[in-house]
Parts: sequence; structure tokens; C-alpha cells
Amino acid sequence: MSTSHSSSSSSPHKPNRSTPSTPRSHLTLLLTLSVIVFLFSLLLPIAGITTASLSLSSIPRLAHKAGHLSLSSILRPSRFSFSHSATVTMSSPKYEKELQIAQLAVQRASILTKRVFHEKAKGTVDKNDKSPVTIGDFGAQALIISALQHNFPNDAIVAEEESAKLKEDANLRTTIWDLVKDTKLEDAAAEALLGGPIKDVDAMVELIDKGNSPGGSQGRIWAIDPIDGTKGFLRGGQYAVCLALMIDGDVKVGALGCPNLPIDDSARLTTDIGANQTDEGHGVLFSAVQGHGAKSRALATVNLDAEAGKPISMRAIDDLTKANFCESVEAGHSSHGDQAAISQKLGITEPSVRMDSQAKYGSIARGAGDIYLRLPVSATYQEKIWDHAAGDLIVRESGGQVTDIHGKRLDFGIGRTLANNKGVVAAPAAVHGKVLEVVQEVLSAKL
Ligand SMILES: Nc1ncnc2c1ncn2[C@@H]1O[C@H](COP(=O)(O)O)[C@@H](OP(=O)(O)O)[C@H]1O
Ligand SMILES: [Mg+2]
Repeated sequence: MSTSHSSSSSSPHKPNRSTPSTPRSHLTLLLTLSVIVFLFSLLLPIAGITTASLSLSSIPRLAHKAGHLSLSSILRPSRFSFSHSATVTMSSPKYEKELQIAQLAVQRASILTKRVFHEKAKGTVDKNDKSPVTIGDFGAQALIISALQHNFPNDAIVAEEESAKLKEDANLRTTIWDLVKDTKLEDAAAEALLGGPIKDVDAMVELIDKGNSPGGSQGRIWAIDPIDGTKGFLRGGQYAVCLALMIDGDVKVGALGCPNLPIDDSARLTTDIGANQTDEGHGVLFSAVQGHGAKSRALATVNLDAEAGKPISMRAIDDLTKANFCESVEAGHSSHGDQAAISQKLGITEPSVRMDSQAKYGSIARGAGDIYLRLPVSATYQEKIWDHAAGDLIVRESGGQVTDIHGKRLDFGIGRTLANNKGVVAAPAAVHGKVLEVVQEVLSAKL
């Protein structure tokens, strides 16, 4: 390609724009195109196989997938391709504006969730009352959608909450509006970037319903989970404000606000992380852009210094018996029994760290933990894209691999759920194959 660009404009072989091209130039063009297509056809299966560090059983499946890809899907980045920064940095767009808005929107929404979290912690709300999380969820979703609509009015949005409940409950609506209307970033310039405050309570309700896209494999779609880990939020443990941009079903940008995680990336996970936590002196914002790595920074309330985020990476594991496992607190979300059996088979003696939300993805991405397993409890439950999109990218951009229990990459391009996947296996790329093998051994009776 560079040769043809560098040839002088006076070259006798270069077709002039104003003169018809010669048969000879057609032939050269055809030959060049054939070489490019041939090279792609050689590279694709290699990319498919290195993609996953998967078990042998998954190779025929990948080859099958590769065989069905069209030329156009080869030329645009495939959602089945391995996207760790080392492999695609050169060609990947940086999505600078999307990243900046995503991070600021998550920061602003986290201010609101933290206010609600504090109210709850003060004990003014009954322990069994779920309304704090409802208020936080709706408020955070409205603020994030408002920022997205202001900056990217044509993008579709898949968000967890819909406003039906609000429309019939005037008290709830007013409580949420009182919070939303005074939640803003401390930095006026950053607040202006997000479009400033929402106009009124009706505009807020309308914004909440803009998150009703069916999702899919085409175009720009944002996935929002305003409070992931609602159970963690209520018990005073971990929760996350989650936002990801998918383009043609492939996650390009992810941001995760985790108000109750330690700021320090080097703090290893401890078993008490899932309960009795505080955001005082805590809070981390993870982010990633496909092909450009993942970063973390303190979750602040101001504008972002573009250079301030620190690159993060997973911990290298030489000895799997020393690896640190994380799993859901809720046994109904991921099977604790299967996880214990997998740990035992791998020779891991430490108990799993239990914590709610995508804070698990962020924690393993920065090496605070190592492996996150989500082992299906129900045969029919379909994981939601907003529960995984940001975390999946952040882990893969930190040197990890994320698949389901069958070794398939999570497919965000088929709608609001991960209907093509079952469970999650997230681990450093070098050991993912081994972990998957043991997961499949233990679950084989159910697969
Ligand atoms: N039976 C089930 N299996 C797996 N995940 C489930 C589930 N029922 C609900 N979930 C999802 O699990 C998420 C929390 O994950 P975790 O257990 O890792 O904290 C919930 O998100 P919300 O808390 O946003 O509702 C919810 O979407
Ligand atoms: Mg969730």
C-alpha cells in the first residue's frame, strides 16, 4: 500500500484522475486486491485460534465460525477477534470523546448513588426496604442517558430500568427528581460537557425510557446498568455504575464506577470486601478502549485529566494453586458449590472472595484478584448485556480472556441478553484455557 502512495505523481504507471485508466493498471489493481484477500484468508484462522486460548474442543467451533465470515466482516474488526491491546493498537480508533463522556457520566451518576448509599447507611431507611436502590437506579440511569443524548443523540441505548413504575408513583418520582436535579459534577466545564441539568421531572421520566433499544448487531448502542449489584448496594457491600459502547455488537469503550472499592490498585482482595464497606477514602473508575488497554483512576467529582488514569493489567500467574477466585455473593446468580469443586480440582486452598457486581471484573483486571467465574444455576436464565459489557472489555484489555463456560466469547450483538452464552469464565489469557478445562470437567454433567 505504502509503495503505491509513495510513487511519484509523474510516474508513467500511475493512472491520472483525469484520464481513463489503462487495462494494465486494472490488472495491477486486481493483482493487489487478490494478494490482500489471500493474506486475510491466511490470517483469519490464525486469529481465530489464538483468540481464545481455548480448549481443543472449541477449535472446530471457531473454524466453523471463520468459515462463515463474509469479506466485509473480515475487513471490519470481528467481534470474535482477540482484542488485547497488543494485537490491535495500530488500527483501533481511540474513541476519545466517547471515553471522556462515558467516564464523566459514570462519575456524575456515582455522586447520586453515593448520596443514596449514605442516606441508607445512616439507618433512616428500613433494612428490608428496597426503595433506596430503586431511587438510585432510576436517578443514575436518567443522568447517564441525559449525558449520552446530549453528546450522541443518534446512538441507541439499552438500559436496565423502564419508567412504568415511576409513572404510577408520584412520591417516588418526586423523591428521585429532588436528587437528580441537584446532582452535578463540581467542575462547571465538565458539567457543561454532559449538557448540564435535566430540564424538569417530565424530561427525566422521558429520558429513562430512552434506554429501551432492543440491542443487536448493528450500529452504535450503549449498555447501561445504573446500579449493578443491587444486593451489594443494599447490604453495604460492592456495587458498580456501568456503561459500555458497542459498535456492530463489539464492545469498544467501557467504564465502571466502583464507589466502594479501594483506590489502590495493588490492594489484594480480602474476603470482607463484599459487606460493610464504605465509600469514604474509596472509589475507583475503571475504563478501557478496545485496542488501547485499560486504566483505573480515583473516582472523582471533577473533570478528567486525560493523562491521569493509570494503565492496569492482570496479575501473571505462575502457579494456579495460588490464584485468587471471585464469585457472586448471591448463590442464585452463580453456583457456589460448583466453584468450590473447581477450586479444589485446581488445588486452590484459599476460599473464593464473594462480592457483588462488575466490581469483580475490575478487581481481576487490576490484579487485585485473578479469576472470576459465573457458573449457571438455572438452565433458562439469560445473562443481561449491561451486567457484562464494560467488564468484559476491561478484563480483555488488561491481558485477560473472557468466555462463557463453553469457551465462546460473550456475544453482545444479539439483543438485550447474552442468549448465545452460558455463564462466564474470566481469567488471565495464559491460564484461561486450563481454567476452562477444569470448569468443563466439573460442569460436564450439566453441559
Ligand atoms: N438467576 C440469575 N443468574 C445470574 N445472574 C442473575 C440472576 N438473577 C439476576 N441476575 C443478575 O445478576 C446481577 C448481579 O450480579 P452479581 O451476582 O455478580 O452481583 C444482577 O444485576 P443487578 O444487581 O443490576 O440487578 C442481575 O441482573
Ligand atoms: Mg446488573
